[in-house]
Amino acid sequence: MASQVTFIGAGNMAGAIIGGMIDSGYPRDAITATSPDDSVLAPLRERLGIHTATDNASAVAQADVVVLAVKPQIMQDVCSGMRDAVQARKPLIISVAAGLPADTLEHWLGGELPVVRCMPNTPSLVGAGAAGLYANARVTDDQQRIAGELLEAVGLVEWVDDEALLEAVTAVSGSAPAYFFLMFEAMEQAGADLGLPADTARRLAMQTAYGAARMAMDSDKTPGELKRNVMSPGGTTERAIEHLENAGLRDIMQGAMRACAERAGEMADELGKR
Ligand SMILES: NC(=O)C1=CN([C@@H]2O[C@H](COP(=O)(O)OP(=O)(O)OC[C@H]3O[C@@H](n4cnc5c(N)ncnc54)[C@H](OP(=O)(O)O)[C@@H]3O)[C@@H](O)[C@H]2O)C=CC1
Ligand SMILES: O=C(O)[C@@H]1CCC=N1
Repeated sequence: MASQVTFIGAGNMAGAIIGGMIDSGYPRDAITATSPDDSVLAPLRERLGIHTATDNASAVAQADVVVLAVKPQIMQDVCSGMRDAVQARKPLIISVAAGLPADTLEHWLGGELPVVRCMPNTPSLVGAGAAGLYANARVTDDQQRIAGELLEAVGLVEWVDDEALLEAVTAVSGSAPAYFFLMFEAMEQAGADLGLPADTARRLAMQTAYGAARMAMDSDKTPGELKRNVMSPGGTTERAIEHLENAGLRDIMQGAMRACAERAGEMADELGKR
C-alpha cells in the first residue's frame, strides 16, 4: 500500500511535487496538503482530487511521510504546532526549505526523527528540477527510497552523504536557474544590439540553451568535446569562446558559486541558531 504523504504548505513547491506524483501514478487518496487558507486548498481538492486540511496537527496524525514546504522563516512556529502529533507517529520528515539544517528541524519537532533534507530548484515547477538530498542517520533504506521517488516525480535526484555538501548543491543547481536566466538577459540584449528584434533574440537564445542541454545529456561526449565540435578552426565560435576565456568566464563562475555556497552556509548557521 502507498505511504500516506502529508504536505505542510500548499504553495509552488508542494504543488509541483504533488502534480508530479499524480502524473507518475501515485494514488490521490494517499496525498494530503495543508494551508491556513482553504481558498488555496479548494483548487487542489477539486482539480487534483487530493485530501486537504487547514489544521497541520490533525493532517499529520495518519501520515507516514510529512513534507515540510513552508517558508523557512515560519518553519519553527509551524513545527511547534504539530510537534506532539509528529512525536505520536514519528513519520519520515522531508524538508524542501532552503537553509534549514536537518538537526534543527528534528529538534523543533521534538527529536529522534528520520529527516531527509532537500535542496530543490524552481524548474521542478515544470517537471525538470534538479535536487540534492541528504538523509540523517535515522532514515531507513526504505524511507530513503520513498523520499527519492517523491522528488524524482519532478526531476533529477542526487544524494549527498555529508549535509554540508547541500551548500555546493545550492551553488550548482539550487540557485543556478538564475545564472541561466541572467545569461538569457545578456544574450537578448547583445542580440538586440546586433540588430535582431529582442523577442526573436530571446527565443533563439532559450531554444539554443534547451537544445544544448538536451544534446549534452543525450551524448557520450564531454561538454568540452561538444564545444570543440561547434568550433570550426578559424571560424566564428572560436572567436567568441576566445573572448569568453580571455574575459575570465571560468573565474567568474568559480567566484559566483563560491559566494553562493558560502551564503548557504551562513544561512544554515543563522537559521539553525534560533
Ligand atoms: N531551491 C529553490 O529554488 C527553492 C526552494 N524552495 C523552498 O521550498 C519551500 C516552499 O517554497 P514555495 O513553495 O516557493 O513557497 P510558497 O509561499 O509558494 O508556499 C508556502 C505555502 O505555505 C503556506 N503556509 C503558510 N503558513 C502555513 C502554515 N502554518 N501551515 C501550512 N501552510 C502554511 C503558505 O500560505 P500563504 O501564502 O497563505 O501564507 C503558502 O501557500 C521554502 O521553504 C523554500 O525555501 C522553494 C522553491 C524553490
Ligand atoms: O536564493 C535563495 O536563497 C534560495 C535558495 C536556493 C534558491 N533560492
